[in-house]
Amino acid sequence: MATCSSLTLHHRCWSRLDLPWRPPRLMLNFHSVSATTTVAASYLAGKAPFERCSSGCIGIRTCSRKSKWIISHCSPNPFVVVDDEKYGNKQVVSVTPSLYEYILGNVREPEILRQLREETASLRGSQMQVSPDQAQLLAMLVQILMAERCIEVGVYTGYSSLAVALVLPESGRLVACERDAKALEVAKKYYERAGVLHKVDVKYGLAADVLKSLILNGESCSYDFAFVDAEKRKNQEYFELLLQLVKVGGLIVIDNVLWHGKVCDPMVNDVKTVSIRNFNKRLLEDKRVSISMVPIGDGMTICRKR
Ligand SMILES: C[S@@+](CC[C@H](N)C(=O)[O-])C[C@H]1O[C@@H](n2cnc3c(N)ncnc32)[C@H](O)[C@@H]1O
Repeated sequence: MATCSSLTLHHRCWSRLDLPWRPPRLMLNFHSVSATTTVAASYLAGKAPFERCSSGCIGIRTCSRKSKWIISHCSPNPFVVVDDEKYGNKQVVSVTPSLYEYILGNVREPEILRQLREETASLRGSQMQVSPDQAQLLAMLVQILMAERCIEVGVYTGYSSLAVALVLPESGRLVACERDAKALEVAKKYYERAGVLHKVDVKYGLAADVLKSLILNGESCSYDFAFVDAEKRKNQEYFELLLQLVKVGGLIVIDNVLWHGKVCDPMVNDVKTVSIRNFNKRLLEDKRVSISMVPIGDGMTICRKR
């Protein structure tokens, strides 16, 4: 039994635990950047079956046969072992800061995107832009599809939309929806610098209104790719409108589907988390699309229209 004075677990890992026991909410101290949860051990000492393995990892022993989650926090090869009965002892990589740094070191980020990311870093809301590995995946999906017509819902300063516009052919078009005029100015500056302004149709206003106007304009079933990254509570509405706008075989990608891990924590029930959780559940049951939930960035679900 651990007797040290404090234990630190990634909130993401914490949320994955299927324990009969949980610390009270008040004991959790969330740090926005690292999403790390520090739990006072004075509470833990008497209540949780914590152990340190020989390599110094924090493990959690549970009495229930069903709860076989193991958190390997400090190990250089951190992983989660999922329930062996259901998943065959599968070892799943849990992304630590050093592993994430390694992943980012393996991203080919175009120079213009790096400049935009760095300029955005000093602005309010900079944490909203997708990560370089996410942007690279979006660009690759667009290339695989050989997409010509794309839509982005939630542009901010343009990082993800620029990644898409850069790989569109000269004849390609990206409808970029954003309600923040100031953020759009930054985005337009970078579209111009990157020489892709002619491919981007900037729509300043509420995204749902823009999508409805595209439908009224007879553009249903004419888009290849859409990326949704705006108001989380409106995901279902955006999805329904985009499903009309994309072709069969086209993709709709939705960001933040893991919502910093809160979606799997039954103790978190704020409006945004519940709406993302419900949206994910509806998608799982939605036979109109094939889906793949990808744990990249804050989680993206790729939907292919059937
Ligand atoms: C998460 S950020 C988008 C980040 C962007 N995809 C990137 O990678 O840089 C969300 C953006 O959606 C915009 N937004 C939120 N609700 C909106 C709405 N109803 N219509 C249009 N834009 C909206 C916000 O102003 C914000 O800039």
